[in-house]
Amino acid sequence: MNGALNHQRANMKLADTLKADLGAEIEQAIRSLDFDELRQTYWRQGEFLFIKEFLPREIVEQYLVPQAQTVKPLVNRNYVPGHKKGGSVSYFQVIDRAPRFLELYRSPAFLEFLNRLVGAKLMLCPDSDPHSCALYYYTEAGDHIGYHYDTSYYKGARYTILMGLVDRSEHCRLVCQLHKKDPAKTSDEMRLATGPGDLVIFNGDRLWHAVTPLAEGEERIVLTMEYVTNPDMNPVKRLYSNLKDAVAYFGLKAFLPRRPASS
Ligand SMILES: O=C(O)CCC(=O)C(=O)O
Ligand SMILES: [Fe+2]
Repeated sequence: MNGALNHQRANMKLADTLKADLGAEIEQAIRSLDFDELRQTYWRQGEFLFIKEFLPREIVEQYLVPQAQTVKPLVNRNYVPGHKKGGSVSYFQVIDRAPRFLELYRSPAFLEFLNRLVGAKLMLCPDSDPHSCALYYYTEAGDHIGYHYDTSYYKGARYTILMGLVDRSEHCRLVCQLHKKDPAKTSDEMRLATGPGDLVIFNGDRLWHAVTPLAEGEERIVLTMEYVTNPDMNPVKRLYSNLKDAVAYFGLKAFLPRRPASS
C-alpha cells in the first residue's frame, strides 16, 4: 500500500516537473543520442530512421498519453474500402484540446535536430494543414492502412515524424519497405512495433509503408508530425490534398470554419 502511494507521489512529481518543461526533456533526449551514427543510418536506409525510446516511456505515458485519451471522443472514424480503416484527431483539435503535443512539434531543439539529420531546413506546416500535428487511433479490429507514400503536395519535400503513444497490440505493426524507388538496391522490409516514445523519421516521398490490421481487443495510438521544406502549395493540389484528408482522415468538418474552443 505504502509502495503504491510512494509510486503515485513519484509520478505526480514527474508530471509537475514536466508541466514546467518538456523542452528540457527533449533537449536531454537529443543530447543522449549518437548523432553521427543515426545520420549515417538515416541515409543508408534511404531517408528513414527508427529511434527506440527517443523520449522515455514514463514521460510519454504520464505527460502525453493522457491528452491523447482526452481527445478520444473527438476521433473521426474513417473507412476507405481496400485501403484504410481507423480513427484520427486533427491538428485543429490538438491545438484546442491536446496542446502538449505542440511542445514537441514546435520545439526549436527538435526542429534543429531534424534539420541536421535530414540535411534540409524544415518548416512547420501551414496552420491550415490538419495533418501538421495529429493523432491516429487504431481501436477496432481490422484498423490498418495499406501500402503508400506520404506524398508531398507542397512545393517542397514533406517529412513525416511518428511517435508511438500506446501499443497494446501484437498484430498492428508499421511495415516499411526501404529503397523501393532505388533500382540499384534490394528492397529491405522492416516491421516495427511503435511503443511509447519510439520515433520514426522519414521523407514521405521515399518510404513505401503500411500498417497491418489490429486484432480484437487491441489498441494502438500514434502521434504524427509533418514538416516541409517549402510550405507553398498550388491551389489545385491543396483542394485534392484537403479532399483526401477529409475522406481518409479527419472528415469534412475539419475543413469548415472553426470557432475557438469553449473551454
Ligand atoms: O500509424 C502509423 O504508424 C502510420 C500511418 C500512416 O502511415 C499514415 O496514415 O499515412
Ligand atoms: Fe503514411
